[in-house]
Amino acid sequence: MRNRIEDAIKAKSSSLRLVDVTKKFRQIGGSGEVIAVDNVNLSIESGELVTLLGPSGCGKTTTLRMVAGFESVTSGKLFLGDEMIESVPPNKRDMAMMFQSYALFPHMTVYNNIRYGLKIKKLPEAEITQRTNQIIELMQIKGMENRLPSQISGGQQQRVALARAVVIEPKVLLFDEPLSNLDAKLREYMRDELRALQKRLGITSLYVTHDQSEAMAISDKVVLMNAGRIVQVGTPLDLYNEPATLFVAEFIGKSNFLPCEIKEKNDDGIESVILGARITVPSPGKNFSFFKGEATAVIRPEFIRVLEKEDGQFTGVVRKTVFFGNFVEYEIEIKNRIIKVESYCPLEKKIYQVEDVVGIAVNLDGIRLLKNNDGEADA
Ligand SMILES: Nc1ncnc2c1ncn2[C@@H]1O[C@H](COP(=O)(O)OP(=O)(O)OP(=O)(O)O)[C@@H](O)[C@H]1O
Repeated sequence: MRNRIEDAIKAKSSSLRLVDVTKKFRQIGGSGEVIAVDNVNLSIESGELVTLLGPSGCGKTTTLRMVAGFESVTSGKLFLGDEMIESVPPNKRDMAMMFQSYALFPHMTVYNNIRYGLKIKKLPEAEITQRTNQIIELMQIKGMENRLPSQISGGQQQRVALARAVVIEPKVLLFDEPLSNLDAKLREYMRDELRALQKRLGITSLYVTHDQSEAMAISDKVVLMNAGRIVQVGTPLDLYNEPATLFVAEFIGKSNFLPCEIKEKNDDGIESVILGARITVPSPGKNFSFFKGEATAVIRPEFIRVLEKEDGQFTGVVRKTVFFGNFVEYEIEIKNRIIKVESYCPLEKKIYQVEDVVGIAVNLDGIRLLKNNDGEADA
């Protein structure tokens, strides 16, 4: 059964828009500037969970901190619904932020930690108690209200931090690497719990992580950043299946990057030569526009099969075999190049060994053709 606070949060949840947002920092001791965030445009619909993902220093945290109001915007605009907020102070933005360190007050009980934000807002005592109790029930923290943060587990602290963030009924929830202090198993569990709660509450969320599998698992949309700029925005599936640049293909999941010569276009697809074999690529990618000449064929390891040597488009020699139970990872040499293959359900098949000469069959639908110089590949 839904309680009042769930409906209140859903009703308040708001869209968020960043328009031409740039942040420059002056370098300490020098006259130069760092462009931490470079002309970012982004729309987050009400109720969506959008993740900023990218390598260290790409501007994720700075973007999040500008949205929160902890960092000023050098230029550009921020909209919360229709309201322009870049000059609104952080405590008036109606947002809540969760940090990796939880930031719970160590000397306060769980109960008082959760009601703290409501007391600051000077809400009537009866409403504070009602909302606190409802969130405690919703987040399943009943029974630990009188403990100090040090007397509960990391996962429980995480839940308390989340309860404290949502009890104020924010319009947007901001997450700064909230799970990075947890061990791998708990991290996965909390990730799923957090996503389930976010969906249930329908609360607009902006989430920062450098962990691509976390981003894929939790997000409606992923924003991949590099050097202060957005490289691609899409659903996790889109980013995985339709990388717009080599940087995206390299950052998200594993790939083989094979040199390729694009010859021509015909009704069946793009005629190309990959590792000396003439191959028609039927679906070179949503982001592909035809060009002739050198390119890179991107192929995920799970789109390649290892077969008896007379089958497939290529012949190769097995250089490494690692058995993981549910799949076998191979490294196979074809024309002086090592390609990676992930072969699933190996128990029903033969496991090839080092020095075996094998056939290689590429699922042609899984080949994507990308430009070599997309300006991002070397970043
Ligand atoms: N207060 C500051 N003064 C000067 N430069 C800064 C400041 N904060 C961030 N930067 C620089 O801005 C760039 C973006 O930093 P930011 O922390 O946003 O990256 P990030 O993607 O969150 O990285 P990480 O994953 O390592 O946290 C970096 O080059 C960083 O060194």
